[in-house]
Amino acid sequence: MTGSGKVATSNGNHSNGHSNKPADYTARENQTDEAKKIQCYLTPEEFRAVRIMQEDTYPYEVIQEIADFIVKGSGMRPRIGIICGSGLGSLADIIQDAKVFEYEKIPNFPVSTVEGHAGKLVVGNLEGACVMAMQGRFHFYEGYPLAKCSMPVRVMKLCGVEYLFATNAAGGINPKYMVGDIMLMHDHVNMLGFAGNSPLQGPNDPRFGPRFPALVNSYNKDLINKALEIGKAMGIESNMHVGVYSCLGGPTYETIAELKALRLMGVDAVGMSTVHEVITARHCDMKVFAFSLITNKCSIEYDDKRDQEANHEEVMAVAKNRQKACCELVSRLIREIHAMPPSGTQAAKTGV
Ligand SMILES: O=P(O)(O)O[C@H]1O[C@H](CO)[C@@H](O)[C@H]1O
Ligand code: HPA
Repeated sequence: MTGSGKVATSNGNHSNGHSNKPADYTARENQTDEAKKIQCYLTPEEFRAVRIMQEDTYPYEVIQEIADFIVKGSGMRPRIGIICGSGLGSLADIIQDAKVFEYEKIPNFPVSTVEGHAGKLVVGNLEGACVMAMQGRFHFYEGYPLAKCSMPVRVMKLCGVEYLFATNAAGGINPKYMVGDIMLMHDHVNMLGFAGNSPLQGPNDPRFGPRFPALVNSYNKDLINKALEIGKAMGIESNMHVGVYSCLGGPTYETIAELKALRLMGVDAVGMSTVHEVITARHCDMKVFAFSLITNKCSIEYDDKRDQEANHEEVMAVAKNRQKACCELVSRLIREIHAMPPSGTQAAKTGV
């Protein structure tokens, strides 16, 4: 596309066919050599933007630009990042003094395509802490490479975020889990990783983290314990579990044979997100807290007589029903974190 929205053909003609060069060509003499070679009439800025959209990984500088855009635009430097799962967008609605950025208006940001993911970035205050929340995440099945799905986590990091709160809607495989329960994630099985996919694939930029990051203890134990205490205080401890999440590529829900295999591997809840975000967050040394809202029970028996087919409408409806409890859990935990000194200080070294 040219800046005027017209498509340049391979011989340099515009698709209107009348001229060899677009009328505004003189304004575009400043092209990169690469752009000239393919007779493309994009300005250097447009050319760069198209390249970024096509690339799997975002250069550090581009992520820095996005972070600067958010910090300058909001006038805030968030300490906690929240990713809202399907139907859990209300986690961002409780943020006060909010500055809202639509994904389409953030330079070089992908757009949300899934129902229940509004596509907004909300920066503001929650329980006294400065937070930024993604009302809409990116999934592999939307067609985005994993690095792009979790690129916003790096944006969070460069905005100043220390803690990532990742939430999701998930199917319960553990037979003890009921619809509406909350599972605090203490580990994951990365099925996309088993298949050779990682958000860290490609050249490693050491400004984010090491080439070979360790993932044991990815889920902060102190935060899990605090969340359990909060669950007790809220009177929902019998609906709370600590378990293992697995992410599959989706968008299909799992077959019974797949669910049986996951259960054998020790998986308690299954979804199509979160793991790549956690990997990206741990790579750049963020502290991670994550939970799954169990929106459906996964049948792992062929002769199960219940009508157990998962569907997104049910997922959204359950999330809506349980949003109050999820919001309260997140708010209370953030209040506790806010009461702690920022990491890096002497006192913080002994805490989470
Ligand atoms: O993981 P989140 O984004 O909460 O969404 C979950 O819900 C959708 C399926 O209903 C899938 O996208 C699955 O991953
Ligand atoms: N499987 C995968 N993803 C999901 C499910 C499920 O059963 N429920 C909500 N997200």
